[in-house]
Amino acid sequence: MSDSFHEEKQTLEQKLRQIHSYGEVLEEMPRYRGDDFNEQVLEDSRERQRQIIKKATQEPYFGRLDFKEYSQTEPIPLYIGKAGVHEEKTGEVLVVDWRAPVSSLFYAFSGSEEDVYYVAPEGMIDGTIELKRNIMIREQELQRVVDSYKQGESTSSGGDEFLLYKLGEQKDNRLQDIVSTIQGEQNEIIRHPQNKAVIIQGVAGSGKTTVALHRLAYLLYEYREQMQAENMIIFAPNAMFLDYISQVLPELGVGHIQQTTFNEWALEKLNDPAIQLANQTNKLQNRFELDQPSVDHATQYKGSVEFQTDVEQELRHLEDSSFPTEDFEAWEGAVISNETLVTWRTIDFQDSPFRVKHERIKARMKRWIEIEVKQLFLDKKEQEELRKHAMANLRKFLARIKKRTAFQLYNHILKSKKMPLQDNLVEPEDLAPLLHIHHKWIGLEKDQRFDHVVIDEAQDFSPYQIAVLQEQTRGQSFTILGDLSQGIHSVQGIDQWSSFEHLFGERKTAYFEMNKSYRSTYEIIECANHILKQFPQRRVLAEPVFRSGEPVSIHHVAQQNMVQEVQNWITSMREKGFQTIAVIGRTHDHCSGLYEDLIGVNKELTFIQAEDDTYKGGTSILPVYLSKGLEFDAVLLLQVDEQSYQHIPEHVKLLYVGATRALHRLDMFYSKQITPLLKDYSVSQ
Ligand SMILES: Nc1ncnc2c1ncn2[C@@H]1O[C@H](COP(=O)(O)OP(=O)(O)OP(=O)(O)O)[C@@H](O)[C@H]1O
Repeated sequence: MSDSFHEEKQTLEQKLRQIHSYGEVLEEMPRYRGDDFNEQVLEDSRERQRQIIKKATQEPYFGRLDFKEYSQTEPIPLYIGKAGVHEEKTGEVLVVDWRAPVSSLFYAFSGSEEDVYYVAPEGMIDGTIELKRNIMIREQELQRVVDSYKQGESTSSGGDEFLLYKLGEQKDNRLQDIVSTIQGEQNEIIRHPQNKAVIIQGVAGSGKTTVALHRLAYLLYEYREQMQAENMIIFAPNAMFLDYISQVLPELGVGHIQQTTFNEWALEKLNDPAIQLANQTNKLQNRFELDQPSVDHATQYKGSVEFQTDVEQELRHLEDSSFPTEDFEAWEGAVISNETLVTWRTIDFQDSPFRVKHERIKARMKRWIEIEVKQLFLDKKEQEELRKHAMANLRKFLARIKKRTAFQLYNHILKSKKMPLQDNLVEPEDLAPLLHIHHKWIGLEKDQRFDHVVIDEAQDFSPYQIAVLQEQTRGQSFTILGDLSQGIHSVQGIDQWSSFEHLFGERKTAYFEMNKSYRSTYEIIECANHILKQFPQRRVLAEPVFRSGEPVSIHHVAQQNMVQEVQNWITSMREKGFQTIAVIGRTHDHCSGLYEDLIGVNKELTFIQAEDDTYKGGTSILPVYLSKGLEFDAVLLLQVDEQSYQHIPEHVKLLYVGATRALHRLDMFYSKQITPLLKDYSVSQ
């Protein structure tokens, strides 16, 4: 047993004893159930501590940092964990929260800096680091101690050894937290201030999704007075992906953040049974059939800022034509001119939505009638008669204002542009304009605004969608992440991030690039980069973390042997002990046929389809376009033939997505001619 292991074992035993006895004190305290608000707040805080202690007694911390402040003579060893624990009575800090300012040093320190500092609430604190140590604890047992930096020793690995060890682990069916190995560049993004739109372009496997989830946990910690989990939302591409990432936030002690898809959220907001979304499953399948995808100009236009401007203009016309164009006559000689009414509407209440304008104009007209009636010095009865008469005229006048739903208005706009909906069904690209019209016409409750919005796979979002979300979010607080090289839904998405930057403005945007890929082995990234180089436009290649694995293999398999060969491959991957195994085909129909052929001998196989909302892990078969965002220990890519993956940008992106799903092992089969995208790549027969 090394000295450091021995030392940490003793520290762990002592800390566990302290945590345990603090936990006992908390458990013994009577629970407060009364009405006193202050007591309730204290009880909530104690309950949170009880939950933290429960977790901390298993794996209290993962790192140690010996930091010597310049104002002190001795370094203080700080133990960093998923949640901070301190003794209430003595105030002794047993574990420092990973989100605390000082913990930033643990992630940012590379081993070469002499002076370091962090910004605490009381100001800048500077000093030196004497030790940075990774500590792995499982169920109260110390498993591993790795010093990534020790002052005066030149063998420091800067954390790589521990990172590689973590990356080499097998994955189950859920994305996991990375608190113990957050890298410097990731730390910077996670801790970026809340009041800007953070846009992250990251290569496949660079940790974008993971970083965004950790950022949410950080924001809730750092801005706990201003942000609430209930007012944060994550937009992800589909329900299965949401299921796949569902473990990370609870593991970081964060709950109650809304998680949804844009379509689901928009339909709920619109809350109009007349608005029905066309079935997307067939559309998706057809779009990714083998033929070259056609450019859909209507979809692109509907997602653009130009369309947003056109809709606004149309809405102004519609509003003008919705109000009566005559004067209002309460009784003979008592008139509000139409000119006045137009001034109220277009100047006094110009920023209000149509429905609010309507209400405010009505209220002002009523007040005007009241004043006019009073000025006539009539007796009470006459006043009452006149008021009644005027109100009846007002009702008639206001009844002429046309009331229309967002959907009716949108249909009107589309017809005027000669692009009506088919069968009165809406497509995903219609939802942003519909919401926009809804906001302009009905309005938005102020308290419904988001404190922070995360958009994953944002390259598939349109500028119009982002603009609609912007209206709903306080202080431009966004985390927008994606990869242009994986933009396989380019009919609706963007091909450069500047499309979003323009919406927020340069000063309100922070742009980051993440080019290191943590997911896959060196060999897999080399192969994925080879595919990406076939892209006609220059794309940023992924930098592999140096984790070597088995070479990528590409085999010719005759069609008649395909089912048997796929089965053999699955068996051999299981024998090697891989937990998550994926056979990735090119189209839905191909995968469906193969699944039918295999399920007889392979009862554990899951066929992943567009409408699925859970990801079970184990062995899966799925079309490549549904694999985006997921990862598997071993991947077999099928049909890497010239027919299936042609030399066009859409197919380059699809094959790149497929190849980058693999963590440890990647194999490919083709049955006729190999795709030109892999032609020059060395092929093992
Ligand atoms: N600092 C890190 N330490 C350990 N593992 C990491 C780190 N960063 C990323 N990973 C791992 O890399 C894998 C990829 O992460 P993630 O899915 O968040 O990447 P991504 O950029 O969203 O990928 P893609 O765009 O391909 O979907 C995950 O298994 C994640 O746990």
